[in-house]
Amino acid sequence: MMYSVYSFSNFLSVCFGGYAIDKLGHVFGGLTFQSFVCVGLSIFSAACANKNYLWILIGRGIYGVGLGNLTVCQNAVVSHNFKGKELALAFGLVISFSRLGSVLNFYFSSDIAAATSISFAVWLGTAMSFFSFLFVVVFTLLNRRRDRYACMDESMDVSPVSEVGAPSPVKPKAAGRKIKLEDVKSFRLEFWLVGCITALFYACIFPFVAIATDYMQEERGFTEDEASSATGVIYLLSMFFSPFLGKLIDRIGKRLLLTLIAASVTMCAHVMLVFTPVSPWVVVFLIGCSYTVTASSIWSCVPLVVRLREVGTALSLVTAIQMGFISCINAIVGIVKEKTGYPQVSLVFCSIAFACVVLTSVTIVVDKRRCQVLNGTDKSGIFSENEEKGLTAQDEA
Ligand SMILES: NCCCC[C@H](N)C(=O)NCC(=O)O
Repeated sequence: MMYSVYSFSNFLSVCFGGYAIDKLGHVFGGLTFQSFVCVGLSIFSAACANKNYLWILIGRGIYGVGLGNLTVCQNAVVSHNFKGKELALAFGLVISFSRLGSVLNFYFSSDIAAATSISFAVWLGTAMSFFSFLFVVVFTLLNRRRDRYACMDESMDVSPVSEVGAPSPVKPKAAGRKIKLEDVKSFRLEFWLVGCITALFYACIFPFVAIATDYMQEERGFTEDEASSATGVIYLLSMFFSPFLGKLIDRIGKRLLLTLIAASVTMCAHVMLVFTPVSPWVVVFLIGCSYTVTASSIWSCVPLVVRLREVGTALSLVTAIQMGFISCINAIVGIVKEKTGYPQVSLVFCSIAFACVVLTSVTIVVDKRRCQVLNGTDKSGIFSENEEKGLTAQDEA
């Protein structure tokens, strides 16, 4: 129930959060959504200490609103600062830090709770969210300083300088318009395909992680510690290797090809786990490698197929599709496990991975025929500099 409240509020709020971030800015997004995280966790921790179930759920709901949008805001900031540069490396670093949190949680939370109390452990998590607030404040100050310098340049009538050092032909006052809600209708086919691939791939990972510990204990004779260590390998690999994969992807492109290979390996790994005597350690290693490869490639596809002014909205739509689909798969996995057993659960994961393989193959063909940016090495994306800024021929004149 607690997870459902979190994922439902997360899903609902990300449908609108990215649009608000594009309209009102990253500083607004960072401060607002980090505040939601801190307030939600504080309510949750106080309610845990007082064993008040209603307020526990309210706290989880507020936390869900904050966390989903905070991730979108982080990725939008990365897109704005790294599009045309080392985008996949930057996404890889963000994923690496996110997974550091998951790994700490996986390996230490229950020990901390056992050594102290559950209440202490949840307050410790809350304290860490206030610590992250400090980083949002630092980000706000850095952003203000950058805006001040940009204003000074503008008042001195200095044209913005492009990456190669040549003055940009675009005058600052004409530099782009904000997103409008109707712009979503003009999102390209490639964007929607990337969104669906993300949902399909992640549906083979997060719901699997949620049940893997139980499976290994109930069906493979692992102790609780062994089972959670084995499951944690998936996130451990991603924590260490996502930045390296990102660096490689920035160099070679091939984002869709890598996703296709990763989805195929994931499909085989799910079959191996339940239908062959292969050790679960091998399976989690394969799934961890696939997850690392896909997470570093697929998120960096999004900014390449939308304009920068709409990237928050685009990322939040992908997150909404992803989280909505994952919630459905979590429910289906729960029912299938209850009614039949783990082999059938594994077939659910295999079917989703197969659908991901098919859709990624289709997207490779679409990309090849239409724009060649998702599998290519061009880092600037589909839109030209003026299209990015939404300038018309009149503006340019
Ligand atoms: N429990 C983690 C939720 C993270 C959701 C987020 N939308 C996401 O998928 N981020 C990328 C990742 O690989 O974690």
